[in-house]
Amino acid sequence: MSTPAMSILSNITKFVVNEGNGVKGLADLGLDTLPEHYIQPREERQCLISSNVEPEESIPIIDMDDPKVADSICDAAEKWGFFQIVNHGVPLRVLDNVKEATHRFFGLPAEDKIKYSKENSPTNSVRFGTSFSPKEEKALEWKDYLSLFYVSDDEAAQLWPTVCKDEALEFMRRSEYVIWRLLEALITRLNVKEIDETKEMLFMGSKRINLNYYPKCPNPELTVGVGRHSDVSTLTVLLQDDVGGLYVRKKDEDSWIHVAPISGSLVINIGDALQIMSNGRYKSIEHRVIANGSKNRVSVPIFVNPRPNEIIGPLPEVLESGEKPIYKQVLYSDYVKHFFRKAH
Ligand SMILES: COc1cc(/C=C/C(=O)SCCNC(=O)CCNC(=O)[C@H](O)C(C)(C)COP(=O)(O)OP(=O)(O)OC[C@H]2O[C@@H](n3cnc4c(N)ncnc43)[C@H](O)[C@@H]2OP(=O)(O)O)ccc1O
Ligand SMILES: O=C(O)CCC(=O)C(=O)O
Ligand SMILES: [Fe+2]
Repeated sequence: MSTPAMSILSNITKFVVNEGNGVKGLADLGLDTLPEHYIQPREERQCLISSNVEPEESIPIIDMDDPKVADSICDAAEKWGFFQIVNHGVPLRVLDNVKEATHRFFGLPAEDKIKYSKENSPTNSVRFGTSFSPKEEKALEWKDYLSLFYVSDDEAAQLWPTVCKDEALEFMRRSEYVIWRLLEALITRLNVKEIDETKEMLFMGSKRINLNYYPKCPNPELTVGVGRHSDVSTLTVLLQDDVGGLYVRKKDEDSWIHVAPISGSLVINIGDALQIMSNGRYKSIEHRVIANGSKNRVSVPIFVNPRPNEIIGPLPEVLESGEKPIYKQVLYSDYVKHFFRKAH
């Protein structure tokens, strides 16, 4: 006799991707084993092997009220590429609201979420999806997401999903000041004097906010939430909840460090665009998220990016002293398209 769950398992792509149920839909079926489509190659699950994890280590925690904050930010960007900030000025209420809004969006029925899939969305700026690049991946990732590209408040008011737009916009708005402070500190060490209009477009001319949902998983040890990748942003401001599971690669080593959640903090990481513009001084570090066997997890990254039509390359200010460029110039939107068109 065939059950509804058996017929779903016989066509996972239809149920998860095409019908908009996502991995949340699969998790809600109460499966007790992971569908084979999600089984990752052993080497991609390595960070679950304790010999590769450094339990004693943590990425730097930086107090934004500390008088030496600028040096701490630049040192962390050079040595770790990742750090957490506290006393950053984004109110706790704003952080809690956007996490709640994320749960609200993913709690919607599939027929409401599918309206925002690549095929149905009324705009390129709003996209609901699952895994990273399901068409390209040999094994899928245990994550659903809503990706919101910021064009203007008016566009967001009209087109972003009602259940989460105000909270996502408020998080973006209230993070602007800390993003400026971080970038000002980072560029000063690169010999750049100020963020004028041209530099503003180059460093932060576009922003995207993603709402990520990682449902409880029947066999977390066999899959990943997000596979190993580095972000293509200038920098990323990440809000995570208290579940944990984000791991960061230790620079130049094959070991991984857990980013333990700290209530009220934000995780900051340098992205590829800033690694390139700093001629390799600041590091865009690989990271990944494991799946969790007992809890649903949400996270909300704000990707601060160059404007898509910017040409990015090592900054002239960095090369002034005679340093040789180690990266070519590239059109930023080409770089991003390349990133999205292949699996992690
Ligand atoms: C989902 O799991 C993720 C996501 C991430 C994300 C990290 C980041 O977003 S970092 C910041 C990205 N930078 C920008 O958004 C910069 C500004 N945007 C652009 O330059 C453009 O919007 C564009 C992203 C390059 C898209 O340009 P467009 O001309 O519209 O090109 P398309 O042909 O439509 O798209 C190319 C290709 O990418 C896929 N794609 C586009 N947007 C997204 C998205 N938000 N999420 C997922 N995939 C996207 C699109 O479907 C196309 O693929 P095809 O297979 O259809 O060719 C980090 C980690 C994760 O796990
Ligand atoms: O969920 C997380 O903690 C990290 C997500 C991530 O790396 C991304 O969306 O780029
Ligand atoms: Fe990331």
